[in-house]
Amino acid sequence: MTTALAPLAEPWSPAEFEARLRAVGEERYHDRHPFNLRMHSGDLSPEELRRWIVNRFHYQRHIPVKDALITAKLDTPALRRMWLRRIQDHDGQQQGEGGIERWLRLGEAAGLNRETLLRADTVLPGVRLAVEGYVNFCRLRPSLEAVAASLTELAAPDLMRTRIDAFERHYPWIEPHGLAYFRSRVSQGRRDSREALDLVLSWGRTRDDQERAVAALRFKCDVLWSLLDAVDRAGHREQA
Ligand SMILES: O=C(O)c1cc(C(=O)O)c2c(n1)C(=O)C(=O)c1cc(C(=O)O)[nH]c1-2
Repeated sequence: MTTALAPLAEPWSPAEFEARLRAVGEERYHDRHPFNLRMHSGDLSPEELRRWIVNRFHYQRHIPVKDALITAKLDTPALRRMWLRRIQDHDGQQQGEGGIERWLRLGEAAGLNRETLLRADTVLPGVRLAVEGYVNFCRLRPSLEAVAASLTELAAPDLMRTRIDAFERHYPWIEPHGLAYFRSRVSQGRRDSREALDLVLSWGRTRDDQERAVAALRFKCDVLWSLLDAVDRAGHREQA
């Protein structure tokens, strides 16, 4: 007896593939999370905002680690150069520069000292798991999926602008120079997501590849959502 194999699904056109990737961000990006909505409407207490800064720093400091894991999977000098620039954006060319340093200054502008952020002993368990999930995903999955996971950044520049406005309007106790991190990410995020989108569109040729790329992006949205769930819930626990 012969078993009929299901016919392979046709690949989506590049335009449809791109539309499906963008739709994931529109439906599931963390800008819709209740904690982010409260942040934008000015409802967070200083304590809640500081808790977010400390926990979100844990994500931040692992971004160059996952980018190093991705770089190791890329097989041409041009691709590695492109991805290495992301590590340099975060780690800087020398001490005192780069995105991680700017995030530490955001913490200081909000009244936290940098040792508290660097010690990481108040990072919530759910945040540790979410961040480790993302780093391990990039360690273990092929480059197509690891790069596709970074495409949450398609939506990040708009979120940065909303966040800058919200901080200026509602949280004037945070010194304005602390917002430099978000300002730098508007153009970096736009460039990074454009480059990553071009790679994913050119690598994702079969329907199977395309579906795995979309699933990777959904997973990444879940990582960011879980991180905020943990930060949000820590407040309920304190009130209980
Ligand atoms: O604060 C945010 O809402 C936010 C979100 C994201 C994101 O969408 O993954 C990133 C960043 N910030 C960010 O600052 C950043 O450097 C970054 C790198 C990446 C990535 O997956 O490669 N996402 C993000």
